[in-house]
Amino acid sequence: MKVTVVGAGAVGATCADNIARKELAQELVLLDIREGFAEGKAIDMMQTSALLGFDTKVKGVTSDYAATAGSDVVVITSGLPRKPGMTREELIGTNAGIVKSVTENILKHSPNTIIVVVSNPMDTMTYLTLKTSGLPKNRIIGMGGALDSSRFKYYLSQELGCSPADLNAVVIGGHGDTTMIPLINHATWNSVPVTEFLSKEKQDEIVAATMVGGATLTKLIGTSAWYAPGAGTAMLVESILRDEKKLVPCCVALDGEYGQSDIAIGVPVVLGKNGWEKIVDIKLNDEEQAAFAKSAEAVRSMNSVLELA
Ligand SMILES: NC(=O)C1=CN([C@@H]2O[C@H](COP(=O)(O)OP(=O)(O)OC[C@H]3O[C@@H](n4cnc5c(N)ncnc54)[C@H](O)[C@@H]3O)[C@@H](O)[C@H]2O)C=CC1
Ligand SMILES: O=C([O-])CC(=O)C(=O)O
Repeated sequence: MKVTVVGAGAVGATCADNIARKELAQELVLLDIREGFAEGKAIDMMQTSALLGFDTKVKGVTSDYAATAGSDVVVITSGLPRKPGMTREELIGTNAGIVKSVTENILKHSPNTIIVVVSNPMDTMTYLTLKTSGLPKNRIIGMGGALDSSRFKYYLSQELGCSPADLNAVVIGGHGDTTMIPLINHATWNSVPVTEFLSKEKQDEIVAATMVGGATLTKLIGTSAWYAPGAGTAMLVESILRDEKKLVPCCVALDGEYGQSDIAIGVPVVLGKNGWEKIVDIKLNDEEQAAFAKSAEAVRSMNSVLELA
């Protein structure tokens, strides 16, 4: 298997590091526009292989798309991250141009690849990739829900004093500070609803903390996070390459599901060798359904800014 990660910055390099350590691919190409940057990161990673004992061959290149030829999966992380005080949506002006040109270049050499979009604003960048690539919709997947759900489990585990691995909890909707929807009423601690252990006030606090999880880290670090985003992206790549059929919330094209069409937004999907293979319907109550419709409206208004001609 061959994977390309575009953008050798914080998220791209962390994702590549996770992919290499887990030996998800034989070949891993790291591509960046900054001269020598991806080459340096790739050599640094390869110099951990004797220490960690993995066989994946990591190669760094500067804008050399020929080296990415025949990739089974391409991860797009190229673009600006936000600074404290910014929203993800404010990145659209710069990142739309980057994501569009990267997609076009990738497809010249890997016309049938599966693309995982990470660059923000991720829902709109996924929609852009869908519209510009011409690939079947199942081959375009935005990463957001996996990360947001992991953050949701982190905040729940802190309050419950339990292992995050014992929790089942998902975040659907847009990957934005005000658009994501942590489904607290569906979250369980080894099949027991978490709402049985938490006051309504605590539940609301956890939901609010999850929604601004990315902004909180951006304020602390000075730029946005990378460990969990990199690990979340590698988890998606793993489920695809190993055909694991994991059920993960991802940003995908909806065609009537959840009452929405002509949009890419976060819903639970089964991930396997064909990309996202199935959308799973969660029975939402009226309040959750209304929140999803509102989230879709916000994502759609962001999408309308794109020049898709
Ligand atoms: N979807 C999600 O859950 C998450 C999304 N992100 C987003 O991922 C993106 C990357 O974040 P970081 O890695 O922290 O930023 P970074 O600044 O560390 O890395 C971005 C890299 O992209 C490269 N780049 C820029 N234009 C390029 C082009 N045309 N071709 C190839 N490479 C190019 C830059 O040289 C840089 O090395 C940001 O847009 C950020 O908002 C970050 C975390 C989570
Ligand atoms: O917060 C950001 O801008 C980066 C991101 O999407 C996240 O960490 O969730």
